[in-house]
Amino acid sequence: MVKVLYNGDIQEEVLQGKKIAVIGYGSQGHAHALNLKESGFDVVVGLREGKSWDKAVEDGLEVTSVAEATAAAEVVMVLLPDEMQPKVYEESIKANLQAGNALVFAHGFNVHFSQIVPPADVDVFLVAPKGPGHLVRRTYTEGAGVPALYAVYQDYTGQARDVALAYAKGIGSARAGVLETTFQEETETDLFGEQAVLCGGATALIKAGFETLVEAGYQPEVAYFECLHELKLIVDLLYEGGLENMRYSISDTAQWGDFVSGPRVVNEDTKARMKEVLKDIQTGKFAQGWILENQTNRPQFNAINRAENNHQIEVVGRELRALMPFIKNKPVNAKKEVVVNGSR
Ligand SMILES: NC(=O)C1=CN([C@@H]2O[C@H](COP(=O)(O)OP(=O)(O)OC[C@H]3O[C@@H](n4cnc5c(N)ncnc54)[C@H](OP(=O)(O)O)[C@@H]3O)[C@@H](O)[C@H]2O)C=CC1
Ligand SMILES: CC[C@](O)(C(C)=O)C(=O)O
Ligand SMILES: [Mg+2]
Ligand SMILES: [Mg+2]
Repeated sequence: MVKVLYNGDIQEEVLQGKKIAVIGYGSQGHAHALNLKESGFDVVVGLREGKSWDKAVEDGLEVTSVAEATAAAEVVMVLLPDEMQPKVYEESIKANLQAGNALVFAHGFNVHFSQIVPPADVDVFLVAPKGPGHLVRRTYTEGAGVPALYAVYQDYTGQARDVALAYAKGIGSARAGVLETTFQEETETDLFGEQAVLCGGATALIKAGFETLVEAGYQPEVAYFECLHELKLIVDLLYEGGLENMRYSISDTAQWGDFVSGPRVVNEDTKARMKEVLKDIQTGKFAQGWILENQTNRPQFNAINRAENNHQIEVVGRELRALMPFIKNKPVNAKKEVVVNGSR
């Protein structure tokens, strides 16, 4: 088995005394900045003026422009949206990197697909948490963590691997496990996972189940609880103990239905489609489409996003969640709506 590293395997001294610039204060940015600061590291956040800037100041962090934060730091973690990174890198980061600095990413997209070409005299590595940023933060405050992958693309100083591991420990990931990969493997598996299973696969499965029930005349509220709400409770059991643990908790009737009907829905045909998705990622076709979509102000992204937000499962879900005060119901989607000339 591959070596998975935990807190006791990692020395953090190599990162102590180095200034870490966290560029961006969104999902991953706020989690990395706050976790690193609370782990005892010296953090500055690099931003443009606006909502995130105000939030980071409110959270007690040192905040400055992207250019100034980069110039002040030895380790520069780029946590801007992938599609924004090349422009901000060219305008504000590149000229402010010094020899021996570390240029760091949480996803290999821009380096792997050559949208950012780092200079030869810096370390380049990634530390990619295998979970949403808000959970990177929440689990850290609970004394736990989200596992992470690390990969070294360029080791100018000879210390890149040690600094990457110390960084992963600083954000809490070594509480859960840190393992080595390459930029190619991280990029391709991450894109595949989010498209075919975690996000695209899961939402398509949920909507198809919901629509099947509603079109057959069942109440939308019943369909919502069955196909979306309960999925979280089932996934919690999978997370805690795998398929066996989930199947231990469900009825034998459900387990038999799982065995005989699951493969009728997700089968060899589905796997063939998954292989097509993976091929488009590996050949760069997906990346090319996403880059073009952003260069043209996201016409398809915005149209699909609007339609998705008005899907009946979302309408009924909003109503039902409002009646469950223990569920945090935040209007988060507005941030995805508009892109004009590459900024949103
Ligand atoms: N989301 C996740 O959980 C995961 C993300 N990743 C990777 O982490 C990286 C960051 O993703 P994510 O956290 O989702 O990003 P977000 O979309 O949450 O990042 C938004 C942040 O970037 C800032 N920003 C956007 N444009 C600019 C700009 N031109 N200049 C300065 N700041 C800007 C925003 O500030 P403002 O308020 O001013 O707009 C905001 O603080 C990506 O590489 C992603 O693939 C990896 C693992 C999981
Ligand atoms: C699953 C989506 C993700 O890859 C993540 C949270 O890990 C992302 O890019 O946001
Ligand atoms: Mg991911
Ligand atoms: Mg991803």
